[in-house]
Amino acid sequence: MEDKASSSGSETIAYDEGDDVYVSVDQDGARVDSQVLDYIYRPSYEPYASMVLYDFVARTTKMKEKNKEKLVNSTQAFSSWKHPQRGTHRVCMRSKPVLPVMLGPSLPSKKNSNETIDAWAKHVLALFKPWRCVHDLKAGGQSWSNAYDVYESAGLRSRHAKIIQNMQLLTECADARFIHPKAFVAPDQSDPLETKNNNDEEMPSSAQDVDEDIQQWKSKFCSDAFARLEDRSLDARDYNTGNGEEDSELKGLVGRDVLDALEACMGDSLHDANCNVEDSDMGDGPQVTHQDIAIHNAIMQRKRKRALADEHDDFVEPTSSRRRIDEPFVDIGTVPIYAATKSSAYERILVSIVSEMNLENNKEQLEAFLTVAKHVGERDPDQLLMFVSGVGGTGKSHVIRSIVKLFERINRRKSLLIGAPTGSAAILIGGSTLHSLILECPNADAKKNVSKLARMWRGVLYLIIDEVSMISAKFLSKLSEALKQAMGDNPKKSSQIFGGVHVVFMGDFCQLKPAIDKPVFSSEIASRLVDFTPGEDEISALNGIFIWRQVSCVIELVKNCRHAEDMAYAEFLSRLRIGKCLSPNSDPVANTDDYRYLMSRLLTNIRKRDPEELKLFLDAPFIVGLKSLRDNLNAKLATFHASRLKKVVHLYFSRDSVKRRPVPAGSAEILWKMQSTHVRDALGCLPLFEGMKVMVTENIAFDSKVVNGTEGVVKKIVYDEDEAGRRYATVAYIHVEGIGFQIEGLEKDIVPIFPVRTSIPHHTLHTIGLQAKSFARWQLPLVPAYAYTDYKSQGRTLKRAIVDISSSKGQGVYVMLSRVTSLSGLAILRWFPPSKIYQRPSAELREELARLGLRC
Ligand SMILES: Nc1ncnc2c1ncn2[C@@H]1O[C@H](COP(=O)(O)OP(=O)(O)OP(=O)(O)O)[C@@H](O)[C@H]1O
Repeated sequence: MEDKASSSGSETIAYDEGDDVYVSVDQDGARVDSQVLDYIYRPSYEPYASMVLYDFVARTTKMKEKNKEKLVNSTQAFSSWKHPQRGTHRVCMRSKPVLPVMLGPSLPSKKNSNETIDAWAKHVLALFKPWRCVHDLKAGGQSWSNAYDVYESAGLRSRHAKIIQNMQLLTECADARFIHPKAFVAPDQSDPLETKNNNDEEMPSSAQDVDEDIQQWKSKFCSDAFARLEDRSLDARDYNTGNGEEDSELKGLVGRDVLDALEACMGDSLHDANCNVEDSDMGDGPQVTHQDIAIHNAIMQRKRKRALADEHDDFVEPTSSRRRIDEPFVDIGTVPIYAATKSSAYERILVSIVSEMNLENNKEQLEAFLTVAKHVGERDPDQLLMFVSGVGGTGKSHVIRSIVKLFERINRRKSLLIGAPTGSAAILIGGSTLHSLILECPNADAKKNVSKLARMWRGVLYLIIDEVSMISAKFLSKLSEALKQAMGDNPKKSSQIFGGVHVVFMGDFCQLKPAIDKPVFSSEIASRLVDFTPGEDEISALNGIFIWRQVSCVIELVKNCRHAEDMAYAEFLSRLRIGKCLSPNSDPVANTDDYRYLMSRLLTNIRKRDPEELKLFLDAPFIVGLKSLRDNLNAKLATFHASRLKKVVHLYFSRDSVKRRPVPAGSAEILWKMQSTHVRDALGCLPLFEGMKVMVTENIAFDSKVVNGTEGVVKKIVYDEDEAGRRYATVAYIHVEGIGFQIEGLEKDIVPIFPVRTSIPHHTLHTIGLQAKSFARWQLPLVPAYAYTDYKSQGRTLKRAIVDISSSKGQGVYVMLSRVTSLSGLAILRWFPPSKIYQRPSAELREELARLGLRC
């Protein structure tokens, strides 16, 4: 390789016209490019003149210039006519830098020998020192390593020094794995599993195999989402200049256009809102393809046929919201509203609650409230098993609050317990998790403290359970059995389901299902009984299904209070919920297209229409269906918000151990990068800064409302540091709005959060040199809270949200979209296939809704 630009041909560094040229063919003909030639003859004006090769490749591109006259005097023209495109092309800055990828052999190591140090210095200087000919890089007779030393102390920029350091690290890691492969996976000598796993047949046979196995393991279970944020010192400028490498994982997930729109939403690139945006109202990312349209049409055709067949079955507006499975419990319609109770004092209480909670204006809410109130007032001994159903926003939580008020006003608050399957759902209604209400612990073998359970339930007559759709049949059975146990000293009660406690279920089966087990209306288990003998779990699930069928009083709330300000959106949501979204095919007269209606809210389309509107979403949470996307968005957003607050993002590492011993260094670094899905949200490297929004991932203190799903803001972090400068948090002080307590010495509403231990099972740890089936992790139970999953969003009312329909599954689409109060509060992260909104609820769900007499 000869330096053509240098008059001296003795030193060879960079360029041979025969190498490194790219041929591209477009409508203007064929073009031969060489990035090195472009660099050597880069414009003589700033910012190009003093640019190093690495940045030139990352930040600039070449464009054809038709106006020849303009080009002659342009500050972006190539500096010499020796460049073949001096008269046709100009150099310009990319709107977003790219990550230069080095082709060919890897950089030599700086450490191995004098020879390699010289080779290393030559490569590094060529990449990170501005040059046009070899003499710019070193003086004649000077060694490359000396030239590098001089440049390092005089002119090397800290950003470049960091990149060089990372490149060196990469080379060393590759070398180390090659030289010491066995050491890397050396089994623990005292490990009883050693003999078995040290078997040569089971161990990879060569360094390369080991390396490949580890790489495969990493690509399967690890992510760089947070690890790459290490000690980011961020001001807005750093953020804006962009770091292509940081977003590569997110870009892979959502695409460049979406990232651009996101950044525009964060306010940093509104100036180029009109560039890079395709002129299409169908938005960014994968555009609607012919295949999508074909699928969509097929779906609509099937729907049309079904609609014709089902015409007579169509939903008829009920005259009363009440459905009866068995005998009516009470017929509110025939009883004057407050005549159900005799006591005038009690009546007055009811009247005041009805008025305070504005229940008169909502017939169904009133009916639900009075059904419970009448049961309480009459001390009715018959067990109340009632279901209040209602789509998101119809006021189920509102009814719960009204019932709680009733128990408070009659001084019977202790006889009512409120529970929900998740911590965040429980907090929203001022309750507890159902698991904690029955002392159910994660360790299945642990013995239940029955006397404590009995104490907890002594005097409890009513239980309200919210978000019933998330409860599994198996758990419902467990709950009933636990309450029977709790009532053990009362033979009559302990023989009844739920120990005779009156239960009011609230929820919407069209929202999220239990994460793992079958829902309470599952028909699948029963149908499989023909082929197999049920195990303990199936029997328990069948029992749960049977118990659910005992619910005899059903009330459906129909008036949507959350979306009252945008009735068109409310109507769209009711269609979406039952899989009856409209398309031009389904109603050619009205020509309504729900898909197009939603597409108008794509981030890229909002940006194109009105870039200013995007700014309204600056602090809106992201709701997504996948944890990998959640983590990548959180990394990006944490970085951005840190830059807004002029803070530094630091990583706080977990302390990991295997069989009570710290995990050895090589393996620890891999474990720290494990994806959140594989470590139960106990992050190996947790990014934090003061002022950061975080979400608690454990139920820490129910009384103080610090539970899984609670959001707060980091106020202070106390930590230890190891010799490598890694931080390990010992406590984080979090501000949780409105929890209303004060610990001595701390400000109001500040809670200290300490690291907790999470046991993480994993069957292939041996691949990364750990002879165990699980490891233990000590880490703060926190994750960034700029983006969260649909499961964490259920039950929330938000003014604005950015949702990702594309990553949602099943009913998740409906849950996400029904969080906001109007269409204008909604932004959609990226394109999604039409099938996401045209899907119908499953057959078993439709059957259950029909059985209960609910809208379907
Ligand atoms: N009768 C009412 N009068 C005034 N506001 C109401 C009434 N009912 C409900 N709301 C308001 O409407 C909004 C939605 O109600 P709520 O959160 O109770 O709905 P939900 O059915 O529990 O929703 P989700 O299923 O999503 O949890 C809340 O802001 C609530 O205060």
